[in-house]
Amino acid sequence: MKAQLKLIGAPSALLLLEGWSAVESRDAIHKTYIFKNFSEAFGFMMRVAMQAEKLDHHPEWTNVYNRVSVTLTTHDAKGVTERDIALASFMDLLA
Ligand SMILES: C[C@H](O)[C@H](O)[C@H]1CNC2=NC(N)=NC(=O)C2=N1
Repeated sequence: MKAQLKLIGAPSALLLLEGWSAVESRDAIHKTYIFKNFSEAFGFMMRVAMQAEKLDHHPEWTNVYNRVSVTLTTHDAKGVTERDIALASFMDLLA
């Protein structure tokens, strides 16, 4: 297993992040971002999508108008890893 794929788990990850919460049904973290309007929300998603491709790490997310709801977990590790923290930090910087 690659070092970067070491399981960290939601409780430890949440100590490093602001505004995220644990998903109840599995080892994953969740956050809802609210923007001024759809353009701001979708612009955020486009920039995150480019970074997700770069990291080869992809969010589970939905968008309704100005709201972007994100769940992060590492499917290959069946839980929260450093990759999720990296992507969450990137999103928090942009938002
Ligand atoms: C084959 C490909 O690299 C893998 O499926 C990547 C793609 N994006 C991914 N995204 C997430 N969130 N978890 C993964 O385990 C994952 N694996």
